[in-house]
Amino acid sequence: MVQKRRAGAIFSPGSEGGGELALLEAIRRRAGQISSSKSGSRIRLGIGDDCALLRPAKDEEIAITTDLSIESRHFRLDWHPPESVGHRTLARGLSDLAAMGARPVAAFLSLGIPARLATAGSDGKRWVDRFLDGLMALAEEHQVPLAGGDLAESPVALADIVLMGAVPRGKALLRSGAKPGDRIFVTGKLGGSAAELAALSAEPEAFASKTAASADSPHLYPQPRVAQGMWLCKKRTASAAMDLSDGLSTDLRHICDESHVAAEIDAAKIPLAKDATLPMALHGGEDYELLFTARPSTKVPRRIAGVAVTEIGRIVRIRKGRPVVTLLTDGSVVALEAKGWEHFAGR
Ligand SMILES: Nc1ncnc2c1ncn2[C@@H]1O[C@H](COP(=O)(O)OP(=O)(O)O)[C@@H](O)[C@H]1O
Ligand SMILES: Cc1ncc(C[n+]2csc(CCOP(=O)(O)OP(=O)(O)O)c2C)c(N)n1
Ligand SMILES: [Mg+2]
Repeated sequence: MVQKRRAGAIFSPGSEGGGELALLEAIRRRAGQISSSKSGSRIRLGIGDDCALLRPAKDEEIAITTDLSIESRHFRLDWHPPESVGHRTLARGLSDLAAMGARPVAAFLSLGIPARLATAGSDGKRWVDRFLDGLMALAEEHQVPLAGGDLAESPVALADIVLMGAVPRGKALLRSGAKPGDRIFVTGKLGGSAAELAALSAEPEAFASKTAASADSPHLYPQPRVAQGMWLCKKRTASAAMDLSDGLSTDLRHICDESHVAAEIDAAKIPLAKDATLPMALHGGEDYELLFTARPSTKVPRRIAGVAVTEIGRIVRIRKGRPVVTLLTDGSVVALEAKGWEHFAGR
């Protein structure tokens, strides 16, 4: 192994012991609290060696996902409380596992931050500790151990999360399973993240005290639908599924493309979150709810693990000259363009 740079060469070691090694030790201590308490852990070796070692069960497949969160793109230091940035970092990965019906097994966090975020501020707290508070609180809730990661000083803050999950062999929920005639459902409500982000950008000070997860904060503290995804998988209810990160208009298009089908959505049936408009629900993104389809004969409950499920439309055959996704609104039929979030699209 290449010799590590001297402690402090990466993070300046302030009075809080902010050097890389001290920070890593702090993370390791906190991570240990979850991994040791997790029963039936698949982790043989977590933080401390060159790799983590995991031992999958014979009858399971491993689901792996990675998501990058970058300052100014996914969060702003002057808008988002650090606890929210930590929570959102992990929530994005957990939401991808939920979309496949996978049970979370382990998380890996690669963190790049400017040195000042690893140094105590005027309130005596370091940004990085508050970030970890938010991330670890959600990790605790889902009993997912932090099994490794990487640390570096960076000109901007960024966090990449890798999530590993387990799903019964051959049973993962895919984007490609939808067929004409299937009904389309969403969990929870849509547009809440975009609505809260709009309020946050208008008055960030009003959100500075939101330092702990709460169900009425869909942007700062989205709740990944892990239990719901696992339920859909276990009961074989969903024919296709994905999570809503970019917005319904863009994400439903992904299901259509992967399944080679088209879709019709009833605007009036879309469950709007508090303060959300229809465009926010269609295109806002970051709701981290599940979008899934089910065969016409499949019974779909109104609630799954405490979260409402709403039927919003149906899968149809692709027809020449017809848009892939159509929106039925006030008796008229319009093409629903994929106007959700797209990187490199000039935002
Ligand atoms: N830089 C990359 N290299 C390889 N695969 C990628 C890269 N970026 C995205 N992908 C893959 O493309 C697919 C779609 O990615 P993305 O839209 O980011 O998914 P999601 O919205 O679920 O996070 C995924 O299978 C993802 O793993
Ligand atoms: C400062 C800031 N501006 C805008 C947004 C809105 N936003 C950023 S990325 C994104 C879409 C989801 O992110 P992406 O990187 O596409 O995640 P993925 O689909 O790959 O999971 C949205 C709605 C935000 N969260 N923060
Ligand atoms: Mg995206």
